[in-house]
Amino acid sequence: MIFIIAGVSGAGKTTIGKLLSEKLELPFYDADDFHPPENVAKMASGIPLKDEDRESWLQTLSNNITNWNSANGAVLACSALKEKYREKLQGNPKQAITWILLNSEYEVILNRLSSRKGHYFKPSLLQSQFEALEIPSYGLYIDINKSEDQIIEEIMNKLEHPKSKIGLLGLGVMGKSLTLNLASKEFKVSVYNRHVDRLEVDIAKNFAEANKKDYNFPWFDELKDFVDSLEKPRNILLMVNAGKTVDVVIKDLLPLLDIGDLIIDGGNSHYKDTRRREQDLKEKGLLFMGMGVSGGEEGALKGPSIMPGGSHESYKRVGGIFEKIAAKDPGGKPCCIHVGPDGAGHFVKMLHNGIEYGEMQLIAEIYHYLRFSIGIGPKEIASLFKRWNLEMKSYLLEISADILETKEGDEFLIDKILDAAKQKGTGGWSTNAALELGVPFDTITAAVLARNISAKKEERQKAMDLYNMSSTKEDRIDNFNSSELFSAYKTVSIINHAIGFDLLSEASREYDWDLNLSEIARIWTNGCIIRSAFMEDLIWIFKEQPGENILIHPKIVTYIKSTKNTLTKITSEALVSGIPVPVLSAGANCLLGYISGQTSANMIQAQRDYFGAHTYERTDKPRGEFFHTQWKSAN
Ligand SMILES: NC(=O)C1=CN([C@@H]2O[C@H](COP(=O)(O)OP(=O)(O)OC[C@H]3O[C@@H](n4cnc5c(N)ncnc54)[C@H](OP(=O)(O)O)[C@@H]3O)[C@@H](O)[C@H]2O)C=CC1
Ligand SMILES: O=C(CO)[C@H](O)[C@H](O)COP(=O)(O)O
Repeated sequence: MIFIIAGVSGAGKTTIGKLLSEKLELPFYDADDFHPPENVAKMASGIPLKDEDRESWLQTLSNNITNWNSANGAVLACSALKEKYREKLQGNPKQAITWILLNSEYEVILNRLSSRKGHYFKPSLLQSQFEALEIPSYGLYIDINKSEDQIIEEIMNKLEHPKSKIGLLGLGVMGKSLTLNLASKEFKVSVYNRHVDRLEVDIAKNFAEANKKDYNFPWFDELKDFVDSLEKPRNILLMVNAGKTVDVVIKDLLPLLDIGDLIIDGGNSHYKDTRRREQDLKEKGLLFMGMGVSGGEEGALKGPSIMPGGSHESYKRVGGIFEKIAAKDPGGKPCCIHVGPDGAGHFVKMLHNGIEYGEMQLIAEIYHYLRFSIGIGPKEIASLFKRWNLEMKSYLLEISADILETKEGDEFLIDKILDAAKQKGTGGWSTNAALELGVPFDTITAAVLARNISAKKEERQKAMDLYNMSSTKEDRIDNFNSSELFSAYKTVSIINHAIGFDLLSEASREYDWDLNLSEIARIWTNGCIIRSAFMEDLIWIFKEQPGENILIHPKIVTYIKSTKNTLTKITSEALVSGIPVPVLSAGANCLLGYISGQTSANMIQAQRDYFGAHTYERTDKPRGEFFHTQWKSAN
């Protein structure tokens, strides 16, 4: 076994490495002794080394590591600041290496360096080393702000009694899947679930038991033992219900945590709660990260799309873990980025769900129209959706086709499902955010309101009778043109994405989050519920037109110019045949509103000025000049 003591210069690698080698009775080597003379000269004159300079040095070390490993092992002191250097040292085939990162605050190490004598490293290089340092998500992390004896004691203790890299609190649908995903990537995870007499008993124990063939999960239903089982500084991932539960859990954890510990909220929390929680915990010396996770049970297990917000410090600590368990985009990069500070992660997840609401309702409306206005059966609609999906590659369209093919006995299951949709909040919160930020949000709002009206099942039933509405099918199949319906669907789907990303853009400006829309589209190309071929297009659309509404991209303009009349035609046909299509019509209205140089808002302004002297701008005067008319005396 090779023990590599890593860290920036001044962290004490050589001293600690030598002491550890005595303790473990292994030879000690210092990577600095393997530098070619040119590198030593550069460092002595304060010139930072470039990656090309490190190539041969890392190769020499990697060869030696293989040799030392086939002997008894060794302790090596080596900065190994970046993941790519560590990968090189790891060799091929991978050598058994225990990584021990010595680290602390910049000021602590600067003080140590300033008091050093006779060493060729210049303290001025420390800043660049801190910038280069990519904290590994594996191995041991040792804060060196203590005595040498204490450091060695801590290392030995961690080696003899390995603690978990991360603790997962909340073994529900998502928590279980994420734990298995983390374990499959070789992260040691402690698991905790609350104990509630007679109701919630042995959840963690049973989970560990059920998976003991593959993994050894330290399991707990005592919070203190769970917290004690984690490596310090601790990383605790909450996968509990959003809202009050998160505050309750944080309150219970607080007395058990130490300064520098990190709580990650992976649930669908409201971004304003996340901002508040991060601020509160910061005042207590703790880190907090609001992190969106999408992909449902299967995605969480096999690779979700992950949207962490919060500070750079938090992301530096655990970003590597989440990048490892995330889905991969078509180019092989992880569907996980640090999306932005404070509530940005949960805001982006909220918008993901807003777009999800719009897409779901759109597909549901099209199904309903096809079934009850055109008169096509579930199986045939499923085939049509599958054909459309050769182009769309939409996960939601794919599962809708599966749903329509599912039977219970001789009957289609869809016909046995009550048409009263539930919602947990993210769609409505997105609408509230759009209202607060003053941006159009037609399709997503329409989708939320469609769920609201659906929930009034009994009232709707009564009203249907009062209005003599028929629920019988028409058979208009002979005049049905599926490619027209496809154009309407695709056009509204584009509009639905346009308003979602437009709100992200506005929030980024409002909160100073510097969201990268192209990267957000990229991490939504896989793992998440709204993955589709269009998401892949959005990566380059936002690269070509950063911050612009996608509806003004030339390719989108060309496409929608050719489909907008079809959209209005299909929408009106559906309405005339008595089928509610709130998202289709919201899409049509949103589009017409957006592309109209002249709207009805002049009348609104006149009305406001008439009854409330709210003033108006004039078409024959520059913008920003406001006028009032004494309407009654003007007549
Ligand atoms: N399901 C999904 O597809 C997705 C869900 N999410 C979000 O992830 C989070 C978790 O969702 P999911 O796994 O589906 O939910 P579940 O209902 O399956 O699990 C909730 C977990 O929270 C625990 N919990 C509830 N109340 C408390 C409490 N007072 N104290 C401590 N623990 C508590 C539950 O414990 P117990 O078993 O004892 O009740 C359970 O472990 C939510 O915020 C959800 O919105 C995000 C993406 C997708
Ligand atoms: O976050 C999710 C997917 O990414 C949730 O599964 C989904 O949004 C559920 O929300 P609701 O219950 O409001 O439909």
